[in-house]
Amino acid sequence: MSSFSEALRVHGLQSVIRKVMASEQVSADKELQDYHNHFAADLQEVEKLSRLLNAMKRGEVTEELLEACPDLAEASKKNEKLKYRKKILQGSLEKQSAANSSRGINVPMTKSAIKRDNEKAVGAPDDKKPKKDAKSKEKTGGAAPKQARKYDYVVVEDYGSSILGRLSDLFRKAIKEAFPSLDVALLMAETSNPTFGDYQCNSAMPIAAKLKATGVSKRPGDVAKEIFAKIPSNTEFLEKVEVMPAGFINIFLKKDYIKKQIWSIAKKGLELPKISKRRVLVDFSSPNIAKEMHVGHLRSTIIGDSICRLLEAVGFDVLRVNHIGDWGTQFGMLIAHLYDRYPDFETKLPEISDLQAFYKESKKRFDEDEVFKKRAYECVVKLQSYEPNFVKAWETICDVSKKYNQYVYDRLDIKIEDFGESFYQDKMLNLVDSIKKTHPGVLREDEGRQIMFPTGCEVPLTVVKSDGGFTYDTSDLAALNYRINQLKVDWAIYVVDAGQSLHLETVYAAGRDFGWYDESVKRVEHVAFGLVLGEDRKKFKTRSGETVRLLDLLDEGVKRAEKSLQEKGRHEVMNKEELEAARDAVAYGCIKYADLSHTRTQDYVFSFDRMLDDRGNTAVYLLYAYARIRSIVRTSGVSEAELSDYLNKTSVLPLDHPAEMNLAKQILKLSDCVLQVLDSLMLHPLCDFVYQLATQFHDFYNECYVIDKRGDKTEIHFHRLALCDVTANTMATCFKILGIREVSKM
Ligand SMILES: NC(=[NH2+])NCCC[C@H](N)C(=O)O
Repeated sequence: MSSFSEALRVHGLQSVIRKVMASEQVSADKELQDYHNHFAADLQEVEKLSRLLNAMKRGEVTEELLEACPDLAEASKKNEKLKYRKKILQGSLEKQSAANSSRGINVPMTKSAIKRDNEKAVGAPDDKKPKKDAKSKEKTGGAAPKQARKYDYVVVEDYGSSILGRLSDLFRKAIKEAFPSLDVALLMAETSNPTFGDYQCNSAMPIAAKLKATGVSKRPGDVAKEIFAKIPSNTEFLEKVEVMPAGFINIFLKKDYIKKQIWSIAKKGLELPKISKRRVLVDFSSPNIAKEMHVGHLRSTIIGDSICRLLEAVGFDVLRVNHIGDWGTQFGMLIAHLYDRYPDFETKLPEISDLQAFYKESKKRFDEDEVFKKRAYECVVKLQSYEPNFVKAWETICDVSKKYNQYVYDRLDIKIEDFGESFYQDKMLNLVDSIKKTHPGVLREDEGRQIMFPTGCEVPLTVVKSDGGFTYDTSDLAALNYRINQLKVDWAIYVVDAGQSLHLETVYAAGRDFGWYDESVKRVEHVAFGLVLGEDRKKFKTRSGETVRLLDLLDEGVKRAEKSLQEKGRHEVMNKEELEAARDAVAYGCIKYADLSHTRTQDYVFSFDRMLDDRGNTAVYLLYAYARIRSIVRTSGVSEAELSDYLNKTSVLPLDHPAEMNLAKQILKLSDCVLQVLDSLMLHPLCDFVYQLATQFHDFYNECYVIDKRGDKTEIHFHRLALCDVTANTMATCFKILGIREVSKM
């Protein structure tokens, strides 16, 4: 790794790298498209882009790159300042690695830094959050090796209506036939300019480059011709395929194919791609007991739930898991405090309305009162040896906390099952024993603690604390083991904030070291997300600087949604129940959609004003559009039976108007989009899809009469009614995946 990126990493600036890499993806796609559209005129621009990409890949900071990326320029400045600090740190690190070199272990951290990082939640009574720990790890130490993404993990059995899926199969086969010895990734893309067709195959350029590397010189245009020659001329969906001199292959779809597909969806319903059934576990939400869920947990809840919905929709066997922080020495002080404040807790569930305050009070006592502190420690010992009274006290605190969380889940339609850290207590004991037996020497003594350095990791996991207790690291190790070896999951997804990336990657590396899973067979991955910021772009807080209570946040959303419906006069046309349903759908839908429509890995600014704007890319805009389409069908006077009668009598929908055809093509892209989201676990392309669909519908409705009233003559265009129906059903499918409640009246 270059010294530049190393310095960035050491000083916790990975997020900048991530941003740069994210924009690299976009630029890379765009580069190809732009090259095609303007390749003669804009060759210089293309060369510049390519230089920028190469510089990014190499981790080199060129003047040009700094100019193009203000974020990077800023980071580079900071980096200069931090270099000095790094030098000092390095001095002490060198001493440390010398001490460990006899075992071949690379330790880039001071012992005190290690201690600071690992004495945490499951063990420590000192209110250290795992999140903080993970962050400080990132700031002070190195990285865990990332495992390679397995893009072919999801085995698609049936593409549903995915055109890209079918085209990809066709072109993959053609390339294999034309160039049997080459192994190249297929590049297929939608075109934005219809003169170049509907889709494009851009594989000829990388193939030509590969051939060149093996000493064969062939122009991309000629490579493209050879691929073209292997494409069958009589497919049911290809109208025309043309080869551009630069090597791009333009693909035009048969209009009849599209008309037939839409008819089939209208008649039989929408079919999403189907995958081979596999078991996947999604670890999401996962708040900590006695501390209220915060907006970070809200993000995890929303994103995790939507990922589950997507996986369920295509046929996975999904386990929705809440890895709640319900274990550890902090329970000592909470139990001791519960005994004092609510002595009758055993017979009556205490009304602790503000659990956060209860936590703070007990923490204050723990810090200031030595007698209380001693009692708290005794409580932990009694709890961990499962003394009934203490288990009851612990359960009481958990119940109060879970009851609160359940309000949030109910309001947001979230289904999730608890497998908290406490679930792993006996498993942690067994795990440590078995590691010692099967991997002797892996756990090493460090100031009384037992730590391990998984392969390639520079920051250790603390497996046993000096007082014999376990940590957040231990419970995550036990959870990973349990998930893979007991629950037999094929895919484990951890929806956790990006700050915990190092912690999770280190745990995964340990799992691979222990031989729990083979990366080519199972996929274990951290689905990271950025922070929630306030409109001032600082950490999201109340005006008085407190953590925002999620229930207050949801209430505020409901209040604002109600106001906006009132302002539109909806109360005059809807009854009370309809109004309430619309209000809740808008409020919760907007909060979810605002989160999901942003690039997951980036920070996002929480703004009620923006998320409730009915003219933008928001849930409220979509919900209005959806209700409008449903009402067109409802008020047409055509019954379901009449419509299905019409569909039975035909086998294509005559979608001859360009606006009809555009809308139809967009509908058919849903399956492609679902496959894309399945691969990246980024939900925003699905939001973009449904938004685009709503705007295409708008264009269609502006240009085409569904019900044509001229004088006293009324003509009903049945195929357009069917198209309305298909559009609304497609939107409803997206809403379902995004967790947005649909309402047919708004
Ligand atoms: N397996 C996991 N570590 N899941 C995420 C747990 C999140 C943790 N309870 C927190 O609030 O930060």
